[in-house]
Amino acid sequence: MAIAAAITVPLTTPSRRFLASASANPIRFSSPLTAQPKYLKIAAGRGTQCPNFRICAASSMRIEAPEKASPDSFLDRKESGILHFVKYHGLGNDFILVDNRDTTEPKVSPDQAVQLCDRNFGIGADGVIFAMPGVNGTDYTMRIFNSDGSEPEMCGNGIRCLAKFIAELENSRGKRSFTIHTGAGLIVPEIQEDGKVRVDMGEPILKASDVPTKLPPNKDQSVVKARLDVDGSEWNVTCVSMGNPHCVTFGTSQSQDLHVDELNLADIGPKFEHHVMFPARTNTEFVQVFSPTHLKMHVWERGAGATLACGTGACAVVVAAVLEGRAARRCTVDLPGGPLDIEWSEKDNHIYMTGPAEVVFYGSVPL
Ligand SMILES: N[C@@H](CCC[C@H](N)C(=O)O)C(=O)O
Repeated sequence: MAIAAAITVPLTTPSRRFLASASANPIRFSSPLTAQPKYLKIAAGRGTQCPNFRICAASSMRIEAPEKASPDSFLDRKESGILHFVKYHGLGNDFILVDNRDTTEPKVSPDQAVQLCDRNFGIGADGVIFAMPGVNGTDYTMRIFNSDGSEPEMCGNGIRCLAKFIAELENSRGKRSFTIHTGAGLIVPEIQEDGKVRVDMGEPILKASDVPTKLPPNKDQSVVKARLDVDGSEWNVTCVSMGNPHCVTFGTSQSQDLHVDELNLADIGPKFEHHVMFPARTNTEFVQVFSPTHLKMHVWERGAGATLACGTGACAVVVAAVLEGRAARRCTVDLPGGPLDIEWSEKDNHIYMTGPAEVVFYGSVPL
């Protein structure tokens, strides 16, 4: 698969600015992709609905109209051998979103996902997400491949992006919620009036064998404040599944308080991910406590490495912090890409995550 992407900027402020100046040639173009303004040539006028322009980023960058006027939006296009996608991010955790509503087989294979996610030879992303037909009465199914091609059960930032993507596919605006079938069961994202997405992430799973972890459980079957030897250091860990496995640590037996900025994630992260105590590998969150309602975490994700944010990880962190007596049930969790609001409800034992999801660009690639 040779990757030559055509990208289209979203209908947000930057492209409107661009439209306003579209009669000049060359023009100054402010893309949301880069802080550096680019000078581009206009090949023709504007298109229909979603993409007002296509930007071909292959050899020479130029802007052109769609080949012919079509009543369809960009996302309705069907050309064999071409994948139309929208790239979204949730606090910098970025995904290639694929409209897969017409089939129950993902349109991209795990190997292709690896290539598409490559940040040098592909589009660049932490994963590929498919909006698929719902099952058992749900509105949709979400499937996802990590950037290493593995398939996780759930993705918190991804499901916020999926909600926004579906709203666009359905051409719906304003407050709206969807029932989504995932590998972690039913998840319900709700788009708020302010554009953020609040997600009912369901209940955390604490039973060691279901997380899964081979660490010896406490009497109630949970693994809370257990000792895990990683590379000669003894880490204190709490294991939580949000459908996908998480190992949360606040420090080692020697240093109880982590300073997460000082960690060498690329070194220590893989040692947790592939630790023999985690038969399905694990995501790992390294956490610093500022106050009972304010935490900071860095994450090493299973199948994706260091990412700027992890929604399921932030939920697992609040559960672990509550179980270890370090935090309240409602916290702000700071991630490298920004904050998430997490609440572990006492009423229904569900976790509620609120955060943003934004379009980065629209694009097409040959598959
Ligand atoms: N970034 C995601 C989690 C994606 C899946 C994870 N890498 C896994 O393999 O479990 C999130 O926001 O939750």
